[in-house]
Amino acid sequence: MKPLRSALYVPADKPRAIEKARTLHPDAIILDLEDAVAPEHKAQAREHVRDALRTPWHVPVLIRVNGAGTPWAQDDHHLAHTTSAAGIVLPKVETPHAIQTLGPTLPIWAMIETPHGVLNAPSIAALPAVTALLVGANDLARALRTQPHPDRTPLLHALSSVVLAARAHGKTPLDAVYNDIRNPDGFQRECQQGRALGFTGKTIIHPDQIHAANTAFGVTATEAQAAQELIAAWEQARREGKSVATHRGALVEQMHVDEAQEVLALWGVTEG
Ligand SMILES: CC(C)(COP(=O)(O)OP(=O)(O)OC[C@H]1O[C@@H](n2cnc3c(N)ncnc32)[C@H](O)[C@@H]1OP(=O)(O)O)[C@@H](O)C(=O)NCCC(=O)NCCSC(=O)C[C@H](O)C(=O)O
Ligand SMILES: [Mg+2]
Repeated sequence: MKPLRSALYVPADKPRAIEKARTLHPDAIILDLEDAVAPEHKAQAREHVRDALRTPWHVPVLIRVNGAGTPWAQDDHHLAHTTSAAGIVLPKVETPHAIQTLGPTLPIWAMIETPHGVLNAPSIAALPAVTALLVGANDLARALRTQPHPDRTPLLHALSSVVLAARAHGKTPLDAVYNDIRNPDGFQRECQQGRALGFTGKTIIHPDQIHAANTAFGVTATEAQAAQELIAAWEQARREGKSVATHRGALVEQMHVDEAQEVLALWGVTEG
């Protein structure tokens, strides 16, 4: 079990940022060739990615390629398939066909950031090559003509649709980036909301967001202890021949035990 609490976008045209990323501890890194890189820097950025992937990394490194129909897409895909990239982050995926035509041989993290993408999220998530769905809230908000809102109310339907599609097919749902990099309180609130909505983790854009995302989507010592106690209460009830248990005044059934075991597994790989 590998946690995916945080996935850091690193602009591929910034060698200093790539170098810095080696010293950081998100759960995954996305070297971005798309929106973070101006057209005149695309070719140079590809060379930086190739150089960066010549030596091993401590976390999976994926490449966000430019979208189909752009002049850069073909070279980006060639790059991804001739380096040690762990996968491809595919922007603005609108249909399963957009992925099937690639004949993917690397894991695909599909970005859902258009109205069609949201509507087709279940069939996109169903593809075997797709291992994660990522929300692109900037593009989505623009396409939907929603207004910014501190609680993301206008985007809630789309956010939950992505979680629903990913979870239905056993894929990882990753929440959108938070643009206001100098607002740690707002970032923490949005992480907590993302976790409450069912996301596994968050895509992030700055080193300062890593710890908060790992904390918000990780397991606290208190949560781990509560999980252990719940399992102990269940085991005691089962020894007594009961089908269900109560713990701290609440009903405990098998699904709560399964959930507690997941919490302990995540605790084990992140803190153990
Ligand atoms: C947002 C930034 C442009 C801010 O950069 P900067 O002003 O340089 O920040 P700092 O001075 O605070 O940086 C401090 C040090 O940290 C390094 N740094 C900064 N960001 C990153 C990063 N993402 N990865 C690795 N290292 C980073 C700086 O180099 C400084 O290092 P040092 O020299 O040692 O002090 C910048 O953070 C940035 O470019 N972020 C990523 C932007 C990006 O990738 N955008 C595209 C992905 S998000 C997206 O597209 C959304 C989606 O598609 C949607 O639709 O929503
Ligand atoms: Mg986008």
